[in-house]
Amino acid sequence: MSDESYLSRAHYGKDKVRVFRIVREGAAHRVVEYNVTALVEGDIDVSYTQADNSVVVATDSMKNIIYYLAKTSPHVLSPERFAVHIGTHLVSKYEHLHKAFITVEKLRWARIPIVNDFEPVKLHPHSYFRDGDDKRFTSVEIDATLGKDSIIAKVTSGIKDLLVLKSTGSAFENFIRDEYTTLVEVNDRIFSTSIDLSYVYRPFAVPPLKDDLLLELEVTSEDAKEGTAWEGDTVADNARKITLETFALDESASVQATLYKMAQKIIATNKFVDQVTYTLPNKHYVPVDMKYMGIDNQTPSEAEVFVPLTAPSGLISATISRH
Ligand SMILES: O=c1[nH]c(=O)c2[nH]c(=O)[nH]c2[nH]1
Repeated sequence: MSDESYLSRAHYGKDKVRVFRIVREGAAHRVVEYNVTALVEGDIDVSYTQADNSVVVATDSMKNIIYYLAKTSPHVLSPERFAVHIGTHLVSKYEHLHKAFITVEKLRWARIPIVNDFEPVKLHPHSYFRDGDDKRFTSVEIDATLGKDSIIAKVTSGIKDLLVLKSTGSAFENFIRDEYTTLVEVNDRIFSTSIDLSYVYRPFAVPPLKDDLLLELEVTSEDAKEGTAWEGDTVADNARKITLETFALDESASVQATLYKMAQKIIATNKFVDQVTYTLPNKHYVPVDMKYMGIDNQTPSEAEVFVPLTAPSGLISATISRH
C-alpha cells in the first residue's frame, strides 16, 4: 500500500440544462421540454492534476452547445436523436474529448382536447397540459475512443415516476414464515408502485458529422416500424403501453412476478432492446384496524379504508436480458 494517489477517472459537464423548443408547422406547433445533462471524458487530467484549464471546454459553453443544437438540430423532437447529436457534436468538435454522456429527460406536454357538441374532439394546435408526472428519459454514451470516424452510440432509455395503483388483482402468499414474520398472507390487496423502467438498445455506429457538425441521418420507416434507437418513440410508446397493460391485466402473485412479465414482453416486442431493468417500490396501503369499533376492516373482502404509508416501502428491482 502506498500513500500516493492518482486520478483514476474524470468527467465533467453541465447538469439540469432546461430547454423548451417550438417547432412551427404552419398553424400547428410541436413542442418539447427537456432537462439535459452533458458530461465529457477525454484528455482532461491536467485540469485536475496541474490546474491547467487549457484543456477545459467550459461547462457554460456546453450549455450553449445544447441551446445551439436545440435551435439547429433536425433531431430535436426525438430525445434519443437529440442526445446522440449533442454527444457526437462534443466529441467531434473537440479533438481531445473521446466520450460524452448525455441524458435527456422529457417532460409531458399533451394537447388540450376541445370538446364541441356534435363534433369530434379536436386537439388544440398550440395549447397543452401536463398529463402525467412521469418522464421519459434517454441516457446516451457516445464513444469515440476508436476515432472520430468510428463513433459508437450506446443508448439506454426509459420512464421514471409512472405512478400506478390497482385495488384488486394482487396477492402475496407462500412467502417464508419464521420468528420474524408478522405480515399476514393475503389473496387480495392493493398494489401501488411508482415505476422506474430502463431499456438498453443494441449499440450502433453514428456516421461522422458533416463539416457544419450537423448530423444528417434520415429516419426511415423501418426505424419507426422496427423500433431502433434512432426512432425511440416507437419503443417508448410500446414500453409504456406494455407496462400499464400488464400491470392492469396481470393477476399479480407478487411485485417480482409482475415485473418479470412486463420485462419479458418488452424484450419480445422490441427487437433492438437487449436488456430491461425495472425498479418498483411497493407502496404499501395498510387496512385500518377497526376491531375496537366492532367493525371488520381487516379481512381482504371487507378492507375498504386504508392508510397509504409514505415509508417504509418495499423495493423490488430486476434486470431481464435477451438470450
Ligand atoms: O410483492 C411483494 N413482494 C415482496 O417481496 C414483499 N414483501 C412484503 O413484505 N410484501 C411483499 N410484496
